[in-house]
This record gives sequence, C-alpha cells and structure tokens, in this order.
Amino acid sequence: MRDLCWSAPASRRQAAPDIPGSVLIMANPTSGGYKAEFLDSVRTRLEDLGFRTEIRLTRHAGEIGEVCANPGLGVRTLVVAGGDGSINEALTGFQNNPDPPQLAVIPFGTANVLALELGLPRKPLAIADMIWRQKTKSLRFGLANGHPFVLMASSGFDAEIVHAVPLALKRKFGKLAYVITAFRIGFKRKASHLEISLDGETINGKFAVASNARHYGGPFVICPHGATDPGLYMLVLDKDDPWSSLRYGLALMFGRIHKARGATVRPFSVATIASTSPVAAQVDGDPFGTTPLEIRQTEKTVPVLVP
Ligand SMILES: Nc1ncnc2c1ncn2[C@@H]1O[C@H](COP(=O)(O)OP(=O)(O)OP(=O)(O)O)[C@@H](O)[C@H]1O
Repeated sequence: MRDLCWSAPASRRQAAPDIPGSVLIMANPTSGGYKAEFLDSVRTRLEDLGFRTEIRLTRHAGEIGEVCANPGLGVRTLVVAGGDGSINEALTGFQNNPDPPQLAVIPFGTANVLALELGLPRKPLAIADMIWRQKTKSLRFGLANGHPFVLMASSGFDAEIVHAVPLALKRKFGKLAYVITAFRIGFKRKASHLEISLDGETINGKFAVASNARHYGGPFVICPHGATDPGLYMLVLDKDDPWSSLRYGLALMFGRIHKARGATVRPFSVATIASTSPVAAQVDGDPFGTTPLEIRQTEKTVPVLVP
C-alpha cells in the first residue's frame, strides 16, 4: 500500500496539470552519484501522482542522444538522470527531433552545474513533485561547430584537463579529480596560443571559454547571465602558466574572475577560436576534439522543468 498516494505536493492547491502524461527517465548508471534506489523513489512518487513512468538505463555513451532524436518517442517529459554530459546528449538529440518532449533533470553527475544553475531539487520526492507541477522555463544554448552546449564551450588548459582526467579517478574523487589532473599535467604542458575573434574583434589569449551559464565548474560565477537568459559571454585569459592558472583559479573561487588582471570578458553573437597548432576543446565538461571552434548563439530553446 502506498501511503503517499495522492498525498499532494504542497503546491497541489496551485493550478494542476489535467493530464500528467508519460515520463521516460533515461539514466546514466556511470554518472557520478548514481543511485538506483533514488530513481525508484522518483518513479514511485510519479506513479502515485498519476504518471506512466519508465526508467531506462543507458548501455553506452550516446544512447540518450539517440533516444532523444527519435520523433516517435511518444512521451511528454524526458528526464535525464545524469550529469551535464548526459544533459548535453539529450539537447543534441532534441535538435534532430521535430517534436521534442520537455526536459527534466535528476541531478546525478560529478558537478551538475545545470542543476545548480536552475536551482533544481536534490531529493526524490521534490523532483517528482517538480515534474508534477509542470512549470517550465526556456533553456537556451549555444552552438560550437554546430553542436549544442548549455553551459560552456572552451579551449585551453581546462579542456586539456577534461581530456586527461581518468574516469576511475573521477569516480573515486569526484571534482577533486580535476584538481589532481591539473597538477599532474600543469607543470609539463606547453602554453596554448589562441586567436579569438568576437563579432569581428580579435583578442589573443591562452585560454578562452564561451559561457551560456552563470556558473562554471561548480558554484563559481563566471558570467553575468544564466542558462535561461539570452546571450553568450567569452572569457579570455592572457596566461596559462601554472602560477597564473592558480591565480585565476583562486579568482574564480572568490567570484572575481571577471576582474582578475589579464582577464577579458565580452558578450558576443559569433566567435571563432583558432590556433596555429590544435588545442584541446571541451563542451559542457566533456572532450570535444580540438580547435578551431566556431561558436554562435541560437534563438532555439528547450522547455525544461523547474521548481
Ligand atoms: N552506459 C554508459 N556507459 C558509458 N558512458 C556513458 C553511458 N551512458 C552515458 N555515458 C556518457 O557518460 C558521459 C558523462 O556522464 P554524465 O555527464 O552523466 O556524468 P558525469 O561525467 O559524472 O557528470 P558531469 O558531466 O556533471 O561532470 C556522458 O557524456 C555520456 O555520453
């Protein structure tokens, strides 16, 4: 017997959706913090609230994108249970779906910056209740070489770390794995030389990140606008030697990266990041080949459920 049955969420007195509809939870069992019992609690609550709910565990990278691209998906809400990389896959799939469902997120993942950005709940019942309320915001994203990114696309030292961090280290130490990898490669890597063009203006730098979200790498603020506000910003840093990187890292932690010496922050519509020899690139915390990158705004949005 489920006592939770119809024990309405606090907001039950607010406008309730007529047809809750069906929910497909695509869960990445390899994402940081993944818990099967957590998903079961979300599903139980959703079913008590009248949703037909299915949980599918991915068997390989790319599967969330494949499912989200399917025009015959037939669900009203696609829930990604995973981190920012899994969410990125869903967005990418939606680009090829003429009638994509709305997106919801169960925040697993090593960092899950988007969950932070949207202020998503972290408890199973609160997540199910959020899905029940059906309140959406328009999630904006940028395109890097035509590929969507909801948080950031970057090139330089941070992307090299993303490429180099071993999965086992990430699973064992979480976000600390990036710091360990930064120290491991930071003293032997060569400087990156980037030429960044922002709507026609050229800036030279060693590190460039195009940000669609306020936060970067965790609760650290990098950009004045969030992922539901219009506009992309580019942060360019003039140095990437170990000590400058440490200085910039501390400035980021104290929310002062935009004011740090040698940092340039600019809004832009279209940018390119080029280099004479290839420099590592990343989107939303996953490896994304190397330069050159062409980054642009898009007016497209995806409805995402929010509290
Ligand atoms: N079954 C799977 N096996 C291996 N890789 C997978 C599987 N399912 C999804 N992936 C890949 O794992 C990558 C990382 O997953 P995800 O973003 O969910 O977790 P994370 O890396 O721990 O979190 P974050 O991106 O927030 O740091 C995704 O880009 C996705 O392509």
